[in-house]
Amino acid sequence: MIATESLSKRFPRVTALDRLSLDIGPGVTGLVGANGAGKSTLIKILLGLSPATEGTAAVLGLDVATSGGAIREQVGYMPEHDALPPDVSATEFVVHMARMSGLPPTAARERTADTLRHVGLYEERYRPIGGYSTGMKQRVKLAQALVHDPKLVLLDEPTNGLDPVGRDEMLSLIRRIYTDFGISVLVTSHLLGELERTCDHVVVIDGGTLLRSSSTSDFTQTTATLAVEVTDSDTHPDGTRALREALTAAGAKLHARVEDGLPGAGHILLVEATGEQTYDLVRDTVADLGVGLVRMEQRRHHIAEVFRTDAHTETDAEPAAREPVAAAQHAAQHSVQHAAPHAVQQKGHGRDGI
Ligand SMILES: Nc1ncnc2c1ncn2[C@@H]1O[C@H](COP(=O)(O)OP(=O)(O)OP(=O)(O)O)[C@@H](O)[C@H]1O
Repeated sequence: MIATESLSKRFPRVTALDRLSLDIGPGVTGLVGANGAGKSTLIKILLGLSPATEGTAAVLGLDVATSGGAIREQVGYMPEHDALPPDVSATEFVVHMARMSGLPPTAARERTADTLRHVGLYEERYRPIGGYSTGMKQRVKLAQALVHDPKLVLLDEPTNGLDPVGRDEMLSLIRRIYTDFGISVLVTSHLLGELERTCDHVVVIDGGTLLRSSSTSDFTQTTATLAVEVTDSDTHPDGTRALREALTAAGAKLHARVEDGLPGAGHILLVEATGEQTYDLVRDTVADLGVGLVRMEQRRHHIAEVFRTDAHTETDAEPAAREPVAAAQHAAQHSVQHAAPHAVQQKGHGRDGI
């Protein structure tokens, strides 16, 4: 669907993409990176809207440098920011966008009705967009990306500004774009966890370079980590330490990395989970020690937090200076293997998870 080879984009002061080589197949692919990682820049190049400085890119086998128009005929685009006209209804706007994509009037109206129904805006379709909530505006943006029945859609931060329920609804809508209609999706986010729930494949970029590209199952298999927090007791005045020693003695693998700047920092053990038995081992060990279990949850990380936390630990462990990009890459490769985003499973009780 998408292939780039040594793709670079340099602005006068910033290198937004740095020799990025990617190969993305059909399905739902997540493009994850912190703010400024280069996600929007990549999308604009793929649409033929912005020229690359170096390297090549092809979308659906078409060269972005020479076939921008043909690419945009077959690809839908949902931009990050909205520039929706407030005084027209969703129907008027989406019909207009369908007409701009070349659909005849009747087909444009029919496709608009179908698409607005699909994104859950059918009831509200005649109200002016200016009165819509953020979630409804995001759905209008999604509808206009889908209305011309593209083969691929590029969605730039579609969950931006949504509350947790809105995010979940948007993510399941995105999933259904592929499962119900066979339209492949490239979706960006700075939240690794939400893309892992939705995507078949995840690509991580930072500073315009590729950190990792792998199937979601590979990702989650290697990233299962349990965060465990316990109370102290009279017998074990340092409950965390007692649990660390008992789990290590029982053969569990604990990560040296500590949590910074989060509730319970310094009291959270990160245990590598090899399956359900790890949950049982932690539960039984906590019970044997007679300390209280505050939380036991599968780890979900904000991608930027992953980089920051590991970069910090690395400084302690490896004082040798690194090039910034190499350090970030090392940190991410290391952390991505250890951070565990997937669905949070809370088996403990007490305080909220992080
Ligand atoms: N037109 C431009 N002129 C100069 N610098 C730019 C331009 N567009 C993007 N950049 C810079 O390129 C880098 C990558 O930006 P980009 O918007 O692609 O990141 P992003 O991953 O999409 O992040 P965000 O989610 O914050 O938009 C940033 O440092 C940004 O400031």
